[in-house]
Amino acid sequence: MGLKEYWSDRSHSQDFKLIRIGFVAVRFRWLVSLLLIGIAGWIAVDWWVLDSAHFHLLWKVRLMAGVMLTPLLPLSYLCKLNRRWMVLSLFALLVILLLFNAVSLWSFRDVAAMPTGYMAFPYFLLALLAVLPLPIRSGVRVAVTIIAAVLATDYWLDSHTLSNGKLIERVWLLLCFSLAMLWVQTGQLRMLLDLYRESTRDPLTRLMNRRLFMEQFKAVRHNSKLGEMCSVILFDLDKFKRINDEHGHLIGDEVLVNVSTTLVDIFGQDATVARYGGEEFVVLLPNTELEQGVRQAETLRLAVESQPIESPLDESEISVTVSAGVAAGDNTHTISELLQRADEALYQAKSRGRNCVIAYE
Ligand SMILES: Nc1nc2c(ncn2[C@@H]2O[C@H](COP(=O)(O)OP(=O)(O)OP(=O)(O)O)[C@@H](O)[C@H]2O)c(=O)[nH]1
Repeated sequence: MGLKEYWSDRSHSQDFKLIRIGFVAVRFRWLVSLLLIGIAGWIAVDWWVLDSAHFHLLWKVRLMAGVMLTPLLPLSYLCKLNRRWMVLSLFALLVILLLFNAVSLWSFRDVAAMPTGYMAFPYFLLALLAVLPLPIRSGVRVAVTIIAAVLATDYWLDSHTLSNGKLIERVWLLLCFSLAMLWVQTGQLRMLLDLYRESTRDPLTRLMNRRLFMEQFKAVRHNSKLGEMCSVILFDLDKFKRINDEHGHLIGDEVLVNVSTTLVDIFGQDATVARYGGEEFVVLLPNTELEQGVRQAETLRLAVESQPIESPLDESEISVTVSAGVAAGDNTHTISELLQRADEALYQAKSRGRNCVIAYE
């Protein structure tokens, strides 16, 4: 995946997208709450440092900003459901804060030295937005919006005569803060991706774990057309306890890793293949009829059988075999129903002597 997963969310799985949006929504809510407190609390500072004319104008501007920001709090609960709501809320936040910035700077147009707090507001905004784990592309869009709005405000307030020196200084500082924001945002995204992988991947085989498998199964079900069949295959290693007992758990682990590699080789990198339990694996085949599912299971069974593991102790070959149960169904069957059927077929495969594939009919 590499840089692609940091650049945009297109390469992220649906499950991760939802988790990230949920995380962004919580941080967004905190951000809006802090801004509301900060914008209101600053009235006390203004009362202390500003003259009465500026104070009377600015507390009303602050009140307006507060009133406009408040609906973003309930909106943040909708954000976690949908990416569009998230983008809309972020855009609304930027518009309100950049308007607040423009109006407050405009109120000081007749003053020689602008108060530092107001001058620093765009940089403060860039620093605050660093708490959101946004992909680089979204972060760049946020930074460009802020830089463009700040420069437009400067141009407007300087009677369209923004001097080169002032412009370069402003752009330089905004770029530095934007880069810092992007750096922190990417770090947050990376941390989230790492945590997600740790919580959804099996540490031994690196296949997806049961939790993620169930999520993927739900998503496949959700996206499948009416009447479209999907197949589920449950694989279980035969007499695996004996391999552990005779050759040790480390060899047992090696066998599990080998079988998982064969699974990925046969079903492909993007297939929904998971470690379902100790020595049990599961494969979901969307848009696949039962016969085709059985053929694929048979391919895996033969591949595992033909690849014995070499024992490091006496270089003897440890033969490994799997049994499989296959079930197929359309949207009228629940996920647990399909898994239950595959499990029953697997049970039959075990009772019929193992190293075979049985379909649930
Ligand atoms: N090495 C190793 N063994 C594991 C792991 N997870 C589960 N096991 C072992 O897998 C074995 C499963 O044994 P059983 O459920 O009796 O099944 P089996 O011996 O494969 O027999 P059948 O399934 O009936 O063919 C147990 O001995 C577990 O300790 C693991 O991560 N590594």
